Amino acid sequence: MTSSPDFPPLRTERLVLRPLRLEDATALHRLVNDWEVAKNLARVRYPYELARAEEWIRSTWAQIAAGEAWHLAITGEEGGPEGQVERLVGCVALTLDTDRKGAELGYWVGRKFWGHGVATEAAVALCRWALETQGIAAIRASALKDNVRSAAVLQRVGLRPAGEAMQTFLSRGGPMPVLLFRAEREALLALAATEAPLRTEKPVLLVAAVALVDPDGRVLLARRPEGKPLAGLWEFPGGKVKPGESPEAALIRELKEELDIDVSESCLAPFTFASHGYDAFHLMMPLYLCRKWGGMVRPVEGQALAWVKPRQMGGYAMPPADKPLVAMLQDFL
Ligand SMILES: Nc1nc2c([nH]c(=O)n2[C@H]2C[C@H](O)[C@@H](COP(=O)(O)OP(=O)(O)OP(=O)(O)O)O2)c(=O)[nH]1
Repeated sequence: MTSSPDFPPLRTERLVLRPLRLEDATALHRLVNDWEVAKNLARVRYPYELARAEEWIRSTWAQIAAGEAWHLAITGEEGGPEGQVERLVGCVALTLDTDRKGAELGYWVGRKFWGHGVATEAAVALCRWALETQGIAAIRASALKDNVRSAAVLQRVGLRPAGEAMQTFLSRGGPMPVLLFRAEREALLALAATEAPLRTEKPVLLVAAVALVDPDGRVLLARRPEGKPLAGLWEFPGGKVKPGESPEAALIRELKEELDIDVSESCLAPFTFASHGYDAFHLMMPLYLCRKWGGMVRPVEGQALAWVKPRQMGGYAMPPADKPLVAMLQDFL
């Protein structure tokens, strides 16, 4: 195969699991050519040469196409100067037994991403996908006897101790004692039923925005700066709601950061909301009305600002999600 196979990415709360790409080779090599990672892997040589990464990535495509094994990149998004950037975090894999009745689970996570539950989140998603689509009867895995962290991950995934064995570790150059883990299909499905369903559709992005209305009935629009998605379009001030934050608190924070004004929660009146499917996410954006704030509006981030009568908003190019909001403001104000 010459290109990455067609496999719809699996999405979890924080991660996207997708087939590896040749462009992943450098990041993959950097993460796995680390003794602390490689020493726990049975099928990885150490040192691990960069040339092996590309060769291996191609082999994973053939296996996915044949429906024999799914080695997927675990990726996450990280904020950077150019907006959200995809980062390779590790890999997760399920390999079918030759009789296709069972499958073996494997994974590794780059050292700097340890301690955040990434392996568990990725392994749960892949196992659940395989149970739903491949009709397998059981999943098993092994972990080096002294790899306490991995044993804990396997237990969280729902696998249970199933004895001990010796297994050849390429990274160690010989056989090593391992703990075996296993779970039947029914046990894993029962566990899955008690948890949130696996999401394969787009993630929902919660953004809070406000129509600041001045005494003349004009509404403040801000121009999205260069370098951000939808750059150059005029929008209602606001921004993403962070985990654990209420939309009102997010808005109060964003208005201070972007416009240097102080707004109290009691002055934010819920008005309407936008619900719009962009390519990469589904935007859910409550829009508040606010007529009272402290301080003078100032473009802290150098963004262009405009006070606009709702009737004149048609002259300002806005994100597609905002169109119905403009119509409602025109009716209301
Ligand atoms: N603030 C705001 N965002 C909007 C509007 N319409 C619309 O589609 N959006 C979208 C654009 C972005 O994808 C998302 C807002 O994200 P953002 O990148 O501005 O959020 P933020 O201020 O937290 O920015 P950052 O820290 O990630 O750079 O919502 C709108 O009227 N106001």
